Amino acid sequence: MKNITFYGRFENDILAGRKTITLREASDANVSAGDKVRVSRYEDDVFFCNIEVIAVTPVMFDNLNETHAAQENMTLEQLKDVISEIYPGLRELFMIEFRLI
Ligand SMILES: CC(=O)Nc1cc[nH]c(=O)n1
Repeated sequence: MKNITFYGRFENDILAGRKTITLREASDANVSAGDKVRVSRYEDDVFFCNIEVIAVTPVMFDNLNETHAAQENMTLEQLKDVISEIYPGLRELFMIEFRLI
């Protein structure tokens, strides 16, 4: 099974179903619709759930909108700040939509 990591600060939102997408750079988006993926924390690699990928869609940073923000359980300003911090200067992102399994 493939693995993906999330920062620990996102764990509770994922487990509660409040965060249903993740925005990644291309090298971190090597999953496809239907993949079942093991999820662990980036900081310590502790497993915390499995997800199924619903879709993988390219999205430009400048086209991020309120829907993306809601799917990340953030405001749009928060989302842009978070993505800019994780991927400084990156314009082309990939949105991975997922559900808990
Ligand atoms: C570890 C890591 O890169 N985590 C990320 C990156 C972008 N979005 C996200 O939800 N988690």
